[in-house]
Amino acid sequence: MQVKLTDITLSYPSQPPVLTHLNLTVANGELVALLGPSGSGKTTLLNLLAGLLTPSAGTLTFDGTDVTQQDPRQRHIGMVFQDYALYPHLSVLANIAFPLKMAHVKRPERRAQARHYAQLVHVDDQLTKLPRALSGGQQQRVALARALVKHPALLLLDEPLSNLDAALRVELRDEIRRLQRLTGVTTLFVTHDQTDALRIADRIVVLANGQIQQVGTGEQLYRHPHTQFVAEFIGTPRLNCVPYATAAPFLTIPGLPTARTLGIRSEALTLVPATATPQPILAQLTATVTRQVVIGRDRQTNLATPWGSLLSTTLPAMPAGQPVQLAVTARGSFLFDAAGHCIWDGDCDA
Ligand SMILES: Nc1ncnc2c1ncn2[C@@H]1O[C@H](COP(=O)(O)OP(=O)(O)OP(=O)(O)O)[C@@H](O)[C@H]1O
Repeated sequence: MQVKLTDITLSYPSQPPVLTHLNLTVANGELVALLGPSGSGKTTLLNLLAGLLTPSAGTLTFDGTDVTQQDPRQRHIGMVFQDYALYPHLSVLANIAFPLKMAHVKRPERRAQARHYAQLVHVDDQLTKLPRALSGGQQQRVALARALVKHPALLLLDEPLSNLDAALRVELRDEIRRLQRLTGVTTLFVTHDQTDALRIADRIVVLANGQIQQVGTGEQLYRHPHTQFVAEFIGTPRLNCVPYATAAPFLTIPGLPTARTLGIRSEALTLVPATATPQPILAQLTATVTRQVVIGRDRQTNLATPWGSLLSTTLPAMPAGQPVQLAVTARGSFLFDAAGHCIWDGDCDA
C-alpha cells in the first residue's frame, strides 16, 4: 500500500506544532526508517498513521484514498512497540491468534494461521508458553507474528529493538527485514539508532523538531547531507566542525561569504600523499597526534591542529606527540551557512 502525507501539521492541545508541514510518500512494499533524536516527533507520526491522532492540517492517503479522519480500526494496520505489549495471561499461540479472534475468524482457521506465523518468526517450539517464560527477543518475535497475522496493509514498528541486548538486536533486525521482504508489507520503522536505520531501511527519513530534514538512502544522507544537522547526525565518528572564518585562509576554493562552518568527515583527514593524487585537496595543515584509540577495525586519531582538535580515521599507528602533515580532501568535506544548509559539497562541487 502506498502512504502519502501532504502538508501535515499536528499540535497537541495548547502547544506549538509537534509536526510541521510534513510531505512524504512511502511506496508500496517499501521499508522506511524514521530516524531522529528524542522528542523529534517520530512516535507522534506513527500514531497519526495509525489513526490514534488526527492532524490539525493536511491530508493522509492510503493508496490514493483520503484516510485523514478514518477510524483506526478500519486502517488495517499492524503495530509493534518497544515493550512487546503481549497479553501476559495468554499463551504464545493465543497471543498470535488474538487479532483473528477479534475478527471472528473460526478457531481451527485462526490456530492454523497463528501456527504458520509462529513458524515464520521461529517461535513454533514455544507455542504453549506464557510470555513471561520467553526471552525479550522471543517476545518481540511473537509481537511481530501477532502484527503480521492479520495481513496488515501497513506495518508500524516503534523502536522494536530498543529493549534487546546487542546480539539479539542484530538478529531481530535482520529477521524484520527478511519478514518484510517475504510479506511485502509497507513498513515504517521508528528508531533513534542510525545503525538500525542504515542496516534495515530502503530509505531513511531524518526528522528533527517535527520537520523532515532529508529523505534518502543511507549513502545519500552520508555523502550528500542537505543540512549540518543531517551531516552531524549520520555517521560515526561524528563530523569534525570548524568555524569557516578559521579555515578560510587555508582553503584552496574561492571564498564563500555566506559559509559559517566547515564540516570534515574523519576519513577526509589524511596524511599528505607523497605523490600527486587525482583526489582534490581542500587544505593542508601541520598537526600533532594527541591520542590514538583502536575501536574495532577503526583507529581513531585525535589531532591538535591550527583549526582546533580534529579526529581522523585514516592515520597509521603512531605515538602521541608525533607531528604530521595533514591533507583535508574535498570528498567528505562540506560548507554550511548560518541556517545550517549545505552550500558546498566537496563530492559534487570540487
Ligand atoms: N500526549 C502528548 N501531549 C503533549 N505533548 C506530547 C504528547 N506526546 C508527545 N508530546 C510532545 O511531542 C514531541 C514529540 O514527541 P514524540 O514522542 O513524537 O517524539 P519521539 O521522536 O518519538 O521521541 P522519543 O525518541 O523520545 O520517543 C515532544 O516534545 C513531546 O513532549
